Amino acid sequence: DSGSAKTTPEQYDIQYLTPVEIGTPAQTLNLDFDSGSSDLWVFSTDTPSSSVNGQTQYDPSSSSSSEEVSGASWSISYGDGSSSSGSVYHDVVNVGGVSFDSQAVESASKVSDQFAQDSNNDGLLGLAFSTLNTVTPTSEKTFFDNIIDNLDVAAWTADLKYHEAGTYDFGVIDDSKYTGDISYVDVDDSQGFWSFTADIDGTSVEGIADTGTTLALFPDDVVSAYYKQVDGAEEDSQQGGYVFPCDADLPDLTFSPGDAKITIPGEYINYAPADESGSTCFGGIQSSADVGINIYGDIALKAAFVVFDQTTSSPRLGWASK
Ligand SMILES: O=C([C@@H]1CCCNC1)N1CCCCC1
Repeated sequence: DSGSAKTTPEQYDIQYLTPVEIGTPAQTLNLDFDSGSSDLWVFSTDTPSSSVNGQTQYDPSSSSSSEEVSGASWSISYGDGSSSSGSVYHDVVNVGGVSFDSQAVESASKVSDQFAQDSNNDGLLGLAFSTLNTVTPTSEKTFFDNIIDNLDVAAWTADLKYHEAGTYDFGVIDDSKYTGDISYVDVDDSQGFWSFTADIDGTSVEGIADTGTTLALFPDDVVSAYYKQVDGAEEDSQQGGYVFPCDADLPDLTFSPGDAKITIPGEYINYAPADESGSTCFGGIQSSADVGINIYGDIALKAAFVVFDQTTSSPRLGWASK
């Protein structure tokens, strides 16, 4: 098997949403593919109406292939303070043509306000390691772990783009999507994340590849050295991080996982206006000091073609320019 799904960015590339077919007949929900967590959860007919604000709801009672998992529940809290919880069904899930007939579909009976207000996001599809799955008393596998044995190549790839649609592929490495060679680096999956090390301007930065995090969060020494090059840049705790004049000329930032050299164009680092005036802008690279972990989020990932590889006994990440 192999398949490909188009993923579309919301404004400012804050998140990328990918259509996923669930159930029989298919119900299409737009999910946030998240390599930083391991639950597939959805807005559903179990979600209180007061928390539903435009989202598409999975209706297990309308799916002839849904089976409720007796006694199972889930509850997840994300590093940004958001959370959700609920019950569990098994149902058919199809992503870009790759299908698994009894995927755990976690139905939300509670969502935090950040999710309630995010009307285009119908849920998350976790792609970190299944050790992080929150279903109890019996944990469930991620979609990737469920389909991996059926894939032509035991890998999935992320080709996120700046202000335009990209693709998530499963079971195929599409050589038309990158230039040069793919450089593979080892992954430490001991904490359940796709954790790897890259060099950034002479500093070795261990962090996680997280498609579900908008920005790139790096050690303060790296970040302050970067913004020292930008006239008028300052760290403003009121605004939540480094800001600068929107007309600033931002330098590129290169990170090197193994032999790869991935250059994030300065344009990507001029993330978005910090206020309504539009004169002060918020940086796409921010300090990880308050998070406790470095995160190669979308600002970094969209500069590369990334292979989340389990073709060998130990997981790897492949990096290529494009
Ligand atoms: O909750 C998260 C992120 C939030 C955004 C979406 N991806 C998962 N974590 C990643 C960093 C370590 C703590 C857990």
